[in-house]
Parts: sequence; C-alpha cells; structure tokens
Amino acid sequence: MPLISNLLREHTVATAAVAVLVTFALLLLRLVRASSTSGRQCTLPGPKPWPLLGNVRGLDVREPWKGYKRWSETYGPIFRTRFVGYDIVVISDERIARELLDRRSGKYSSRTLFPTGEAYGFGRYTPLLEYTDTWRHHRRVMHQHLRVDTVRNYRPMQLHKVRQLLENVLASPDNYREHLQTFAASVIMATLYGYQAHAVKDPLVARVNHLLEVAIRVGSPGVAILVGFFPFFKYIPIWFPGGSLNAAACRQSNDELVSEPFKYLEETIEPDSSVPSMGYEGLCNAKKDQDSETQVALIQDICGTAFSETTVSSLIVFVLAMVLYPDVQERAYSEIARVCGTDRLPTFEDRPELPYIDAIVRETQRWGPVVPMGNPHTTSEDDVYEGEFIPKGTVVIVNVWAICSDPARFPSPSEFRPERFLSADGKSLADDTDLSVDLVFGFGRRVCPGKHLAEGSLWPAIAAMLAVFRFEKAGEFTPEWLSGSTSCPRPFPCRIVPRDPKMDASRLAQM
Ligand code: HEM
Repeated sequence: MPLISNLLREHTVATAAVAVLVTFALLLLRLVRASSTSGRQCTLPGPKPWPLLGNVRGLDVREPWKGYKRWSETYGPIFRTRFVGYDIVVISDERIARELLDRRSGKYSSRTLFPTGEAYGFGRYTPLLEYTDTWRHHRRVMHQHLRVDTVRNYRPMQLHKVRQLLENVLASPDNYREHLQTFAASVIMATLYGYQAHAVKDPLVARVNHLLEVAIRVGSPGVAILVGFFPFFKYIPIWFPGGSLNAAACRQSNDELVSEPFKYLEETIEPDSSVPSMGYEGLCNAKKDQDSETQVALIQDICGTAFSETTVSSLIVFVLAMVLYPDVQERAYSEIARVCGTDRLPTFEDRPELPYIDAIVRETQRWGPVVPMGNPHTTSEDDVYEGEFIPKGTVVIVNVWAICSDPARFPSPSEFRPERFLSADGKSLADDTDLSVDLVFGFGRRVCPGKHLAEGSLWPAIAAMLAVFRFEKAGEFTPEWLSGSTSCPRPFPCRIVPRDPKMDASRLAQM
C-alpha cells in the first residue's frame, strides 16, 4: 500500500506535538473499526470519496496542508473529506475557524481518542485528552503556571538560558541544532520541574530527548496504521526485527519521559525550595493533601517536555530565513546596534525599541508555521454552519499553513518579509488586525497553553543570536522541510560566525 509505505518513511523527529501525529494516524484506525458519528453525514462540499477508503486519492502524505490547500481552491474555505466513512472538515479561512472553534468552542473542543493510545502510553497527554473533567483539570493547573503574568517570572531564567545558548553556539556552531534543543528543553524543564540543566550534554535533557525520539518513532502515522491493521505487532518481542513496535516497551518509555524529571524533583528539591515550578507546587500540594496520588499523577502527566520541539523548530525556521535573507539580518543587526550598542545583549526592556526584531519573530511564525494544521479538534455535538450539517464526532482541521500563505492577506507569501508587520515609519503594526499570526497557537479552549512561555523564549533567543552572530549560506541548496503534522526545515548548509572577530567566551560573558 503506497499510503502506508509513504507514511512509514515519514518518521519525523521534529515534532513536539507527538499528539498531533498520533491523533491523525490513529484516527484512521478507528475509522476502520467503528462508525462514530450520529448517523447523518456531513453535508459540506468536498472531493468525491472512494467507497470504503474515502479520499485517500490525491492526499498529499508528505505535506497534507498543501494538498488540502489545493482542494480548498475547488471546494471552498470549508470543505469535507472522508476516510472510511469518517468526516474530516478542513477550514482554510481564519474567520470561519474563529466562528466555529472560538465562538462555538463548547461544541468544537474535543479530540478523537485513538484506539491504541492507551496501549502505547500516549493517552495521558493533555493534547490528546477528550473534552472531559480530566482535561479541564490539566488546563487549570497549566493556566495557573503558564498565564501571561506568571511567565514574566521566568524571564530571568530564560535570559540565562539564552546566554548558555550563545556560549554553546560560539563553542561549536555546527551543532547549533543540538544547542537549540538543549535551550528549549532546559527552559521547559526549569519551568516545569525547577530543574537547572547543564549548559551542554545534560544527562537528563539527553535522556528525555532520547525517550522522546522513541515515543515519536513509534507514534508516527505509518507505524500506527500498521499496528492498527495488524494488532499482533503490539506484542512483537523487542529483540525481534520491528521490535520497536512493542507496546509495553513504548509505554515504559512514555512513563519514563514523564517520571524521570519528576523523580529528580522529588529527590533534590526541599519542600521549602524557592525555585518556583509546576512540579514543585504539585509536590508541596501532594504533601499537604492526603489525596496526593491524584495531584502527583496529574503533574506528572502534564509535564511532557515534548512541547520544547515546537520552540526548537521555530528557531530552526528562523536560522533558515536568516541564511536565505542576509538583508533582513543586516537590518536587524543595525537596529540592535543602534538601540543596545555592541557591548551588551538585548533585554526584554529593549523590546519596544526593537520593532524589526518583533517583526522577524512574527514573520518566522507565519513563513514556517511549525504546526501547519494545528492539532485537530473534534465536535462533541451536532452543529449546523451556514445551512450545512456537521455531525458530532467530526474531526476539524484548520489549515494554518494555507491561511499564513494567503496572498490576499500576506502579499508574496513565500518571501520572508518582516516589513509586512511594520508601518511606513517602521513602527509595529497592531497584532489585532489581519496581520495577526496568533492562529499558529491554535484555537478556542484548546489554544496552546505554552504560548506565552514559548514567546518568552523565542524573542530573546532571536534577538541575542542576531546581536552576536551572522548566519551564512555554506553552499547552494533548496530548502526542504521535514514534514508530518509538524514541520521543520531539513538540515541545510549553514555557517554561523561571530560578528565580532574577537568574540570569545570571556567577551561574551561581559556582554
Ligand atoms: C513555538 C512554540 C509553540 C507552538 C507553535 C505551539 C503550538 C500549539 C498548537 C497549534 C496547539 C494545538 C492547539 C489547538 O488544539 O487548537 C498546541 C497545543 C498545546 N501546547 Fe503548544 N505550542 C508551542 C509551545 C508550547 C510550549 C512551550 C508548551 C508547554 C509549556 C506547550 C504546551 C501545549 C499543550 C499542553 C497543548 C495541548 C492543549 C490542549 O489540547 O488543551 N506548547 N500548541
């Protein structure tokens, strides 16, 4: 089956949203097993499905958002596709997405629970939970710790991690992907567990990254479909070829992914620790509360460090853009040099004076949205949109990539042009207009809770890297993207050199 073999080749590790991949893939499995809608089918227009299989023909497996965009040109900004009798609605217009996923969020906030999720240990993660009290509980805890005013407290820590990032890139620029990974993971681990990772080769970060890779490999769509059709693969011994499909081993990896950093917290942090973190508070509450098991389990479950991948991918998109658009880089550097001079790094206080850097961050998110189709929502009730019936159990995808590359909204969308976010006199254009790219963080009640934390990492990392380094093309190449449900540039030839030829660790430390 070409679909399956193609999917099997798509083992991307560039995803924090393991959830998204697995949701998509296992959704298909569920389709073969059960019909879950209320009996009536979605009446929206869409491509004619094949009997039983649905719209597999014409599906772009490598970059489905591009195939969906082509379909939207024929069937409109909201259309229906079908897989094995299951309805999937695809929206390519932000206004419609806001109407359904934001304003009717009571009906559009569930997820499709995949059948093998529990077996492989993915079922606990917040992005996969259905619209239940457990999910609400997760969101409440996260909101407490990740809301906009709270994340301000993490800024000193984030700036410290940015310095470590610069030191690492200075010491071994070719390993910049690994350094970006360490940066993003260590910010999240500090926020969640109060864990201060080593600047390089931190054993816990390395362990978590390894476990994450295992989880993503086994959770890829191809593997999921294969196992769905042939459930015995779940039991294949780990020493046998294909042993990575062993469900018990994957479950164990998932357990370790959430429990190892938490174990560290239990062992190392005293109850009166002044280091604020979600995990620490969970532990304190657990000590006070007789029903501590629930509290600890909850904190463990929501503390997936997987989320760091989206930040890493965004920073890699930024590096690619800088390599391809040296003029943008030079203009950014001039702005930083004018506002901050060349002897210190930009800080959050400088941000209002650095509109071009802000514009680069926004353009990075628009030009290479790292979750190009968001995380699919599922309707928990029947609905009617402009006379068209959308049944309960319908999966709803917003084609974020298509919206971000709409030429009516963003002229010459394939070009990286931060100026589009600036007025003629160089001021930031308001983010509440058509130019907002907030949609890259999702919609309604499922909107990304880590958004403010992520923004607090992206801005200082981008500003500081621009202040210290120049990103150069190290050979001709055509950009390619690692694609699954998340998207990230494939490795490309790039040279990172300090702007100041005398730059070394001690000079950097003085900045
Ligand atoms: C550039 C960085 C990031 C991007 C682009 C991003 C994007 C997204 C998107 C598109 C969703 C799906 C929203 C929806 O269903 O409508 C999501 C969900 C989620 N994100 Fe992020 N994210 C980022 C960083 C983070 C970080 C740093 C964390 C954790 C600290 C995080 C935690 C989560 C969680 C827990 C969910 C699931 C929410 C739910 O299903 O209720 N994300 N993210």
